[in-house]
Amino acid sequence: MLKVLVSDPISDLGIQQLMDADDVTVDKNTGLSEDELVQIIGDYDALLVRSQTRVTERILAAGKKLKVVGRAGVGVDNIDLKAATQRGIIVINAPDGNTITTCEHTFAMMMALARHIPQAYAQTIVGTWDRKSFLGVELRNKTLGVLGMGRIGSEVAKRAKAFGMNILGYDPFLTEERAEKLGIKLASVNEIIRNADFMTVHTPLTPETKHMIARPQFEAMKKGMRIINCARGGVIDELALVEAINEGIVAGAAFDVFESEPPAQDHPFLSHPKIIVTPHLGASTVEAQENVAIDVSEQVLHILRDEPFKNAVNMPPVPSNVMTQLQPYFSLGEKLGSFAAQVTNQAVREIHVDYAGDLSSVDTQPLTRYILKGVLSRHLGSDVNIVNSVHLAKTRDIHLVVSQAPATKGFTNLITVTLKTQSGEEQRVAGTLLAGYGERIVQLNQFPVDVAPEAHFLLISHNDKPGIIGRVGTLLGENGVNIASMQVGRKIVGGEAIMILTVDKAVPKDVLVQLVGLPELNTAQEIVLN
Ligand SMILES: NC(=O)c1ccc[n+]([C@@H]2O[C@H](COP(=O)([O-])OP(=O)(O)OC[C@H]3O[C@@H](n4cnc5c(N)ncnc54)[C@H](O)[C@@H]3O)[C@@H](O)[C@H]2O)c1
Ligand SMILES: O=C(O)[C@H](O)COP(=O)(O)O
Repeated sequence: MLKVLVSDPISDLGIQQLMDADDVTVDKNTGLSEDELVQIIGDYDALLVRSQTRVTERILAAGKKLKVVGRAGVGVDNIDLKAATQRGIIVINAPDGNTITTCEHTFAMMMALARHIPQAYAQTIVGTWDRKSFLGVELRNKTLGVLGMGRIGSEVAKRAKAFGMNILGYDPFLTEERAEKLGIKLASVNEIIRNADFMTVHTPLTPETKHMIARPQFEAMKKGMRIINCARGGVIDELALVEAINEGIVAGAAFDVFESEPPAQDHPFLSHPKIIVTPHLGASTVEAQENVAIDVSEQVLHILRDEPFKNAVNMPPVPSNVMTQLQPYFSLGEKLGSFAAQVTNQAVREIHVDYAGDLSSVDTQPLTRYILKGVLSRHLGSDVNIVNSVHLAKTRDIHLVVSQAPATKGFTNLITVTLKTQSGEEQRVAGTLLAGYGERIVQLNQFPVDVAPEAHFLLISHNDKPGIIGRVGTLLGENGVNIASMQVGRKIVGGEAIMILTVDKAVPKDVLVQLVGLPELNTAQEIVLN
């Protein structure tokens, strides 16, 4: 039975599909400390979190069975991604489910800021009827600067237009064309700082965005700006912001997120009359919480069941049409990698993967990960998976060379895996997917062959002499090893030749020794493809 731990409050309706699955049990245990999680995580195959649980290296190291960490939301800054990747743990998020909700919270904050709603409310409920102190401003005809024009930033820009605002947007990936489509003006950070009346940030927190608005930006800022942060604490330097408000540069700020959450009780934002705050509520609506929980549960279930999945954060994104195209090749790729690794006798230094035919015009990165997994699993065992295979190859100084070419030597698709060792040994295996016939290995070094990659192979090198096939068959038969298929390959009559046999079960070691003792037979090796 697969076990899932939910360690933050996640919508019950959203995780219903996990709870309904026959092969899964779900434990909800929220508010645990790091030590407590380290104690129990070893039992679980999947961990589901929001932003409260800090998924540290210690927790990931203790998660010996952990296959996936699912984040029911966008930001994964509470998860040690590097440690997860090294351990081959997939991290997925739910990037789309809370976009509108967070965009709407941004507007709630912007309007509350423009009209002093929280401050006015606080006065009114204690009996102070103060209509003078809370003179607000309209949004209409004001300039809104949006830093980060991704999902949420773009939705904010769309709605700001309905309020009659002029929008300046900055994002390293924002093109003139897209800006035009959104009806906004592409601007630099400096232009936004100098011209906006309201500024809202919608970037992740990265080394580049940390304190992207700090003292120097406040010094250059248009006087009277109002600032909203519903993205991540730390994008705006909190202390520099308080200074800028006190100096009259900034008219007010609305923050949903803090550099450290929850903020200390004496955090200057909490007592400042011009700063309004919410406790990281951006994604907290019934709809968003259901959406993200449904999305993440669905993908976690796929991962646990070894099915194709999306939204991995520690693997490059692959469009679904590309994934559909590549998926049939994953098993073949892994088998070719494993086959090549098993026939290579020394440490691999270079892995060359050549894609041809149908595979020459697709982004084959995910497939390459399967091939690497096949190669590396020979020595690293089950610790290798498609998440960490590229990383593991790099850490072992294995050089990966991938090429794509339309020519196919007669096959509609062809994958050739060549392993090179430091001493110059080179092993090559090529395979194809034949329509209606499935996977085939079609070349082994210089020998053309045609075998289906089954679980147990016997690879024999011999001299092309009469009688050898019979002797091998007899010896295997006498030892109870049933031959399912046999292929013989040779370059020239009477020369060096190979025999590939698929057999129904593992070949005992002593039978391999007896085989090598046969006349004209040079080597005999078992290849196991799981
Ligand atoms: N307050 C909340 O509860 C809440 C809810 C959802 C999302 N978020 C946060 O909001 C942020 C945005 O979420 P999203 O779903 O729109 O993400 P997104 O990935 O769609 O958009 C982020 C954008 O930031 C841009 N960016 C990166 N570096 C930048 C830089 N230096 N300058 C300008 N732009 C830069 C990226 O190119 C991207 O387009 C994330 O940090 C997310 O964690 C907060
Ligand atoms: O990144 C996110 O999705 C938001 O910050 C929401 O975080 P939460 O799931 O803890 O509300």
